[in-house]
Amino acid sequence: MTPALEFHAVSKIFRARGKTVHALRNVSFEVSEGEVFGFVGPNGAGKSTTIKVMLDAINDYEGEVKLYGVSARTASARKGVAYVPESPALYEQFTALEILHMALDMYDIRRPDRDAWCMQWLERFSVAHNARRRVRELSKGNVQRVALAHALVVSPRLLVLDEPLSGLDPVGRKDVVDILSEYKREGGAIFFTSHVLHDVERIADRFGFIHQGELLTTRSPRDLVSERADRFIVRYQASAALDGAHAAIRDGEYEQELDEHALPAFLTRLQAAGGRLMTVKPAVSLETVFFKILEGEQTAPASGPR
Ligand SMILES: Nc1ncnc2c1ncn2[C@@H]1O[C@H](COP(=O)(O)OP(=O)(O)OP(=O)(O)O)[C@@H](O)[C@H]1O
Repeated sequence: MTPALEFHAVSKIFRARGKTVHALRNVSFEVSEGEVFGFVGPNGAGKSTTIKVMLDAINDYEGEVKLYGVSARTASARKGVAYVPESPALYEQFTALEILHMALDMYDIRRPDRDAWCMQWLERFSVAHNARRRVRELSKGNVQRVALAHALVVSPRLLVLDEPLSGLDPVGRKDVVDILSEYKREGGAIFFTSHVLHDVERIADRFGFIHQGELLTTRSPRDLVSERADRFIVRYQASAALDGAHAAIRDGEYEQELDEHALPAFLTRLQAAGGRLMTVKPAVSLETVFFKILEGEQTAPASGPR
């Protein structure tokens, strides 16, 4: 199957005021159809440059980029590709509903149920009550929701999202993650950037870690689980801390980090003491793994698995 997105040895240098910045260094990766690929990296890592290259907003780069097998330098390659920037700039004088209509016009999509279809997307992002309000009257979070609805209303085959969850409250983040999961189940591919690792973790099939323009590694959640599987944080309820030394979260609730091998014996003791297990989580977060990768790269700059 042709990948939704391919980067082959892409390098981009910016030259400004006598300074040279290697924004991308020999970056290669692929995103399959129906795959969610999270591109993670700190500020200035090269995430936005990567998006600009794939959308041909930057075209003076080395290497090759393809969208569904067609060079990204060709306008037709972007057919069926929808993009939502971090701070979407929608036409302020238009209403939310008009913004969605514009998307259908731009993609030349004619539907007899045009109004109902657009309203359905506004409803899915919980902004239908704002359908007839102008963009300039909407809050930042609601503009973000309208922008996401504007991207999905055209049924794209690839969705490119720059920090899709920034600016959204917890309910908004959950809504967006649910909608994106559904879009993925229906076969859509997603490339998104993030430095909010918790949210990334929930929807990505794979993560690419970029730092100083270099794609350090790509990892699947399964790889990350195996990297994180040796230590766990156990939270439980009991009348007293089980080993006397566990950290009390609140009255009758405790937390302890345990080695994988110590877990079964701990659970037996907890049951015997009449305690109740609440959660068992890997002790190392994705964020910690990311920093470990960075550290490893800085001490031994050998290339890791791509
Ligand atoms: N137009 C430009 N001219 C000069 N340098 C640029 C330009 N655009 C980006 N850069 C530099 O390229 C590097 C990568 O920038 P990029 O915006 O891709 O990072 P990012 O990962 O998206 O960062 P952030 O998370 O802060 O948005 C940075 O060092 C940035 O300063």
